[in-house]
Amino acid sequence: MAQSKEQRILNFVLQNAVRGDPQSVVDTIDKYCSQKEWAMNVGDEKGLILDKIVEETKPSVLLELGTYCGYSAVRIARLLQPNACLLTIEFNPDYAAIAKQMIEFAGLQEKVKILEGPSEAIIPQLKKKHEVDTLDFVFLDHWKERYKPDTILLLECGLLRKGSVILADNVIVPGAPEFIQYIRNNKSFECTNYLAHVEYMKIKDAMEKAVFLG
Ligand SMILES: CCCNc1ncnc2c1ncn2[C@@H]1O[C@H](/C=C/CNC(=O)c2cc(-c3ccc(F)cc3)cc(O)c2O)[C@@H](O)[C@H]1O
Ligand SMILES: [Mg+2]
Repeated sequence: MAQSKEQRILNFVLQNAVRGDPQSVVDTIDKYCSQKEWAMNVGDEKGLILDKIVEETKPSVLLELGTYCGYSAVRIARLLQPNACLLTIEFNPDYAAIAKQMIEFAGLQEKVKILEGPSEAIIPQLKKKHEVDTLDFVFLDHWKERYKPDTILLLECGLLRKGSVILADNVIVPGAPEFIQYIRNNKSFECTNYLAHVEYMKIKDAMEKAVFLG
């Protein structure tokens, strides 16, 4: 059976990165996807913005929607305090399997838990089944038309508290217009836009940070 692009990315990491070194995993994926095959990782430029916001938030309980190959899960988890935990939701089993290997190779399996399934089914289970109280940080990077409904679902499930940070990728390309319209007109959120470019390309993109005011 022909290999998938995602399998090729994982194999390149297994053969070229340093086991247990998350930075080498991040750099190796960026090298492969900028030189050989483009893939929808948040990438190095937007990744630095993600790093800065994670570091200034100092989160203990984090949620990511859209694991894909695990690039941003490794990128985020490499910055976390010892007892902090990133829950990442992925509904494509092939991608989840690749991300699991990527995260284990980086040595971050103690800090990252991959939850397999659709976000709208898993988010309502976070409190009871996954012992979450509230989320300190949420990274939205799954299907762009799901950013708004899943943000509303997080609110309905009581998963946000005063100061919770939501960071959304791709608010220019591919774009998430309904989410932007909703979040910027909702007085319970304070929004900041971070201009950048689509990963590994010269096309303009941006990330949006929305802090929940309670
Ligand atoms: C049931 C659907 C909603 N719930 C969901 N629950 C769990 N996982 C979900 C998911 N939706 C999608 N996913 C997963 O998230 C990932 C999807 C991400 C979608 N991202 C993009 O389309 C994207 C696309 C681009 C892009 C940019 C420029 C361009 F020319 C072409 C593409 C850049 C990005 O940074 C992107 O993030 C996959 O792994 C998918 O399986
Ligand atoms: Mg993205």
